[in-house]
Amino acid sequence: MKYTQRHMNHPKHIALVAHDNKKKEMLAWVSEHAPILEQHHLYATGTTGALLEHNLDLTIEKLISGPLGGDQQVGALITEGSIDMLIFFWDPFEPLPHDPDVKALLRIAAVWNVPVACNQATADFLIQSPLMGENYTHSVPDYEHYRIKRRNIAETN
Ligand SMILES: O=C(CO)COP(=O)(O)O
Repeated sequence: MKYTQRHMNHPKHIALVAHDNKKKEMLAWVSEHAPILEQHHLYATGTTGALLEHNLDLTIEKLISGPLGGDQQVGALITEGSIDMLIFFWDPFEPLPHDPDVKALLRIAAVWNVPVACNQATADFLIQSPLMGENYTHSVPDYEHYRIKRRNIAETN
């Protein structure tokens, strides 16, 4: 079976996010991998999504722009189990007004064991992984012990 056909049979929900200084890099990366990415359901924060749709023949579910809450929207989708992979080219050189949101997104992706690529090399590894073309979903931690602890705290107060 052709590589792209395998992707078609196992579509994943992929979130694409890039800071302004990284948008060119994201556009180049998405363009290079468009034949694969178009087999999947793509989400993006507002400006990243608009840029990709404008330049490439891709359908993207656009969320709010990052500084207006887009990172938090991606985070919310992660907590409800709607995102299989996050490609987040964040800018390591510029402080941003919504840095707390950026940190929160990276944290919640770690909490829910979502595969995350923060640079192009890692994104290459993820997109070329044989797991992309399989019926693979990342395992979700149980956290029951954590819920019990929280319940106990709530009950003793
Ligand atoms: O700021 C972002 C992520 O933190 C990205 O948002 P935009 O895609 O709207 O530029």
